[in-house]
Order: sequence, then structure tokens, then C-alpha cells
Amino acid sequence: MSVKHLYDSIDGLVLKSLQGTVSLNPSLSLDAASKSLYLRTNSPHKRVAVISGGGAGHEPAHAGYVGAGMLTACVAGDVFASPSAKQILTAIKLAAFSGLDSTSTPRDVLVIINNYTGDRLNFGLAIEKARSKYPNVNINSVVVADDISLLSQAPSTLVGPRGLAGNILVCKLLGALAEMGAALDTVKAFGDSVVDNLRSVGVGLDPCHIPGRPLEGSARLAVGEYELGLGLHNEAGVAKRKLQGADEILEVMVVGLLDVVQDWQMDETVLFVNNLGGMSQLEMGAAVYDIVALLEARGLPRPKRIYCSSYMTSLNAPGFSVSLLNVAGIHKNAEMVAKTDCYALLDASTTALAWVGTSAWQHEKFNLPDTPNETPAASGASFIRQRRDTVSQPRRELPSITKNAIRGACVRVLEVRHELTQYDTLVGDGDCGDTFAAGANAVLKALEDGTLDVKGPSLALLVRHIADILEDVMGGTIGALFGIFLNALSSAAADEDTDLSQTLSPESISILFRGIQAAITSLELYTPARVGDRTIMDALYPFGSVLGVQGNVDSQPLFAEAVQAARRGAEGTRGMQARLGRAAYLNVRQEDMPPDPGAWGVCAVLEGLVRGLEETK
Ligand SMILES: Nc1ncnc2c1ncn2[C@@H]1O[C@H](COP(=O)(O)OP(=O)(O)O)[C@@H](O)[C@H]1O
Ligand SMILES: O=C[C@H](O)COP(=O)(O)O
Repeated sequence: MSVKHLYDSIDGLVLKSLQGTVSLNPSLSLDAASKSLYLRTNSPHKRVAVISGGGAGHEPAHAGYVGAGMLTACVAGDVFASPSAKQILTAIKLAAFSGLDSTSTPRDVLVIINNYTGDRLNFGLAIEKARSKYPNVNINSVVVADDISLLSQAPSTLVGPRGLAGNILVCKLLGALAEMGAALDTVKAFGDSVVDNLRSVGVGLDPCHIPGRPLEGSARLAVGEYELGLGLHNEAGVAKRKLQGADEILEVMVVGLLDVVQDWQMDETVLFVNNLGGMSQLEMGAAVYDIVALLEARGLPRPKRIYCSSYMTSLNAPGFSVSLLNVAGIHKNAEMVAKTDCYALLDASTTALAWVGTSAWQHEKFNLPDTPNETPAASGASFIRQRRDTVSQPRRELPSITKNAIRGACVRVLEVRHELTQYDTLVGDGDCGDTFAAGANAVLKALEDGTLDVKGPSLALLVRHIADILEDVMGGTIGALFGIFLNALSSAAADEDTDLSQTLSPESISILFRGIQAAITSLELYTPARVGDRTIMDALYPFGSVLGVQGNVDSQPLFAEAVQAARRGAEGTRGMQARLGRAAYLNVRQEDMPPDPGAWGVCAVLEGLVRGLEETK
């Protein structure tokens, strides 16, 4: 694994890289605030704009695929963390309206989402927001979930297969179909059918290293090991195996794929080999040759199209994936889909920078050199109104309490940042500490420069403002969860008459507590996670249930008690197997599972709030 980089931090890198892409393709424009790239002009026949995106670190995905005949727009988050719903909403707007005047009918939008929790939550929320904001734009989505390596875990997890590099094949096929003027329903049906007929498997010879990240914990493979069942974000593979050479690795991959596609009609397939960024193209070319040989050795016809490039990387990871697309299976589906010629779509020209595929397929009968004979082996949470009696407490000046509490939360988050990174490196993609820290730093800055107005006018607006600040800087699963939680808390508090500009009254505290419970309830609309699934819910549920205690209570001790319950919940995730989130992909021994980083981070926020409150006494 190379840990030397040209840039020594990822700060500003994503934007700069997008700017570089715009320099390479004059038909693109960049909306820097949302990190969205879009085609400035589109063919008037195009009725549907196909868009995609996700965390950065996968370049040339997706910026390299924006162009006529492929994506109309894309949006990037931070490295390995989903963009926020706000960013995605802008990308949808740009895709629907770019280049059109106010009298023109906007394009409909088809969103291609890779199956990762942060992406599902943030893209899902953005689509909901866009539907209400732009009622004349029809929006639908296709979720790519091509990874076969987690299928054996399916019954015990709720996450489903991950999206791997097959995503780019989906972008090419749907982008070309939309360019031909297809309607949204057709593109959606075709996309679902493509996903149903797409399978991938990845391997890694080593993880990648993210510029600026600590080195500890980043070298997880011994010299003689490789990982099978690798994702796109440096998360650990499903199994470590002894490195015995190309023959063994390719055999395992091909056999694994063929095992899950036994019902496919194999005379109509596409082979798609993706370099995760750190393999030499010399080796990848040889791998293509060997994979075709392995298929032929099993009596299978050569794939009708073969592709190999760095389509969707994991920074500089020395690894790759192999995907198979069952074209016959796609054509067998609904009548509307059957009329679509997959090969014509793959061969169609595009102005996207990074699509690599020859147009020679249209003209030449495909001929591979001989292969060897021998082959080796909300929401607007409905606010739950409860009666609570609170003992009367002295009224205290609010602004300094609020400011200290918020500052306390941010400072505590920054204290645990590296702990979160360490835990998330072991069980996830390592970005959890950075995501929490980005939120904490942004709120601290807003507190210091006075843009976050702690004097009021109301709890609802204060919370909404914090949610807004966080949404700009926190992507990933955590960003989406905080967004949902805080917006729901704000909506719940807005139902109440809370003038918090002067004093912190028992009544306003009880409104806050009830709002927190309502916000937890609204999270349930978007995630199936409950206690025991190893997520933030393991901290939030115990926290909320203490706050829900009825009867005479003194608010500050009750809050502190609730935070202790959250801490016990987060501690309880140590050694817990995950059913949701990226940790669900892992095969880590129970005793080696660190606490859940999300739950740990939530505890830090809560503990910081308490510390800030106590400092105000
Ligand atoms: N479906 C889910 N519901 C609630 N919390 C979840 C879910 N999936 C993951 N989490 C929480 O999110 C945390 C990871 O957040 P983050 O680092 O942003 O994830 P990612 O980088 O995979 O998007 C986990 O530690 C867990 O607490
Ligand atoms: O690159 C990251 C992907 O978009 C997945 O996002 P996530 O880690 O927030 O789930």
C-alpha cells in the first residue's frame, strides 16, 4: 500500500479535482457549492436526465461520466462519504433545468444510486424534497446492488448487496437510452432489469490509503494475503485468503460468479473488469485474457462485449472487480425492455471523458487470440404530545447556556475524532471521525463568528439552523441521520410556543425532551435499525427512553441520566455484530468488534452538551 501522496490532506481536493475535470471537458459546468457537475446543453430530444454520484475517491466516477450519451449531471461527497441531500437536490435541479428557459418543459430525472446506507438515505431524502419542490419534474431511481460477496450473509443482515463498479455499466446503458429519447418509465424499467442481471465480485491485494489519515490500522493484510469480497471504500473484504497467484484469484472470482448465475443463458453476456486504481494496466490486460480463458474452459461462449479500465476506483487501491451482465436476461424481461438493444446502447458514442470502450464491436466479428488449453483452478415527525410535570426550577439566561452546551458538544466530538476514525477503520470505511469533526468545526465556526444566533428567536429555528450548517458539511450515513433527526426535532418544536430568547424554562426543556423523542420516532421512518443492530439507535433509544420518564423531574439531572444510558448503550455495541451499515459486510470475530462509531459519536455529542451545561452552573 502506498502511503505517499502528492497532496498531504484531502482538504479541498474533491473540489479541485472536479475543477480539473471541467478543464478536460468543455461541455461541463461545475456548481462548486454542491459539488455537482452538469452538461450545460442537452439534446432537445432528451426527455430524461440520468444522474448519479456518491462519495469521492472513486474517480473518474462520476464526473468522468457526465457527457452526452451518459450522465446529465453528477454529485460528489467527501472521500468515501455520500453527498448530503442538499447537494443532491441541487444536482437534480441542474439535471432537470440546465440550458432550458422558463417556458420549456423540464426533463424528468432518473437517479442511479449505489446501495450504501449513506447514499440510500441522502439520495432518498433529496428525491422526496425534489418531488415537492419541482412538482412538474418526475423523478425515479434505480439502486445498483451487484456485489455477490455478501449473499451468504443476506439472512442475518438488512443491508443487501453493495453496489460495485457495475454501477458504471448501468450509467452507460441508461444514459444512452435516455439520449435516444426514452421516457422515464422505460428508463426505470430497463434500469431495474439491468440491475437484476448484473453480478460483480472484487478482490484487493492491499487497502488504499487516504491522504492525511493516520497510518495506524490501515495495513490490515499480511504480505502473503489478499482479500476477497472487497467493496469500494477500503472497508475490509469478506475473507482474507492466502496469496497464491493470479490463477487462484481469478479462478475463485470466476467460480464465485458462475455459482450465482447458474440460471443465466450464457451466450449473451458482457464482461466488465474494473481496476480499483492501483493495479497496473499490464496486469489487468492479462487478467482479461485469463478470465475469458476460464469461461471458455467451462464451455461458455465468449462474452459479446468486454471492457477493462479504471472505471470506478477506490483511490489507489491495488484491487479489481469482475462483473458479468446477462444481456439475454435483460431482453427476456418486460416487453418494453425487450425492444431495447443493450449492445447498441453500450456501443453508442458518448462525450463523457472516462467511458472506455471501442466502437469496433459494431463492425468487427470479435476474435480473441487463442487461449491455452489447460486452465487452472420525518419527517415531520408527528409530534407525540405527552403530559409531563416538571418541578419548577430557577430560570436561567439562555444564550450562554445554549452556547456553552453547543460548544461543549463540538469540543467533545473533536476530542473523540481519532477514536471514531480508528473504530470506523476497523469496521467501516474510516470516515466517521472526519464526518463528525467536519460538523463540529462548522458549528464551532458559526458560534464564534456569530452566524449561529443562539439568542433565538426559537428552539425550532435554532435547531433548523444547526441542521442546515451540518447538512452542508456532513455527508455519509451519519450526515443523513443527523439531518433527519434535527429537522424532525425542529418541526416538533415548531408546533409549540417556545420563545427561548430570554430564559430556559421548565416548559421549554420539556418541549425539547419531547421533541427529541419525536425525532427518534421519525428516524424510524427511514431506517429499520433498532436496539441491537449496532447503530446510533443503540445510544439514542436508551437516551430517549430516560427522557420519556413521567412525573416530577428536574431536567438537568434527568438529561445527565439519559446521557449515561446512551453511554451504556454505546458501550454495549462493543462486540456486537452489525445488521446494518457498512459493518454488516464484515466477518470480524465478535471479540474484535470495537464499539459502533456512530453510537460512540452520538454519545460524545450528548456528553459534550452535559459538560457545557455543567460549566454554565
Ligand atoms: N441503517 C442505519 N440506521 C441507523 N444508523 C446507521 C445505519 N447504518 C449505519 N448507521 C450508523 O452510521 C454509522 C456510520 O456512519 P458513517 O461513517 O457516516 O457511514 P458511511 O461512511 O458508511 O456512510 C454507524 O457506525 C452506525 O452507527
Ligand atoms: O463513496 C461513498 C459512497 O457514496 C457510500 O456512501 P456512504 O459511505 O455514506 O454510505
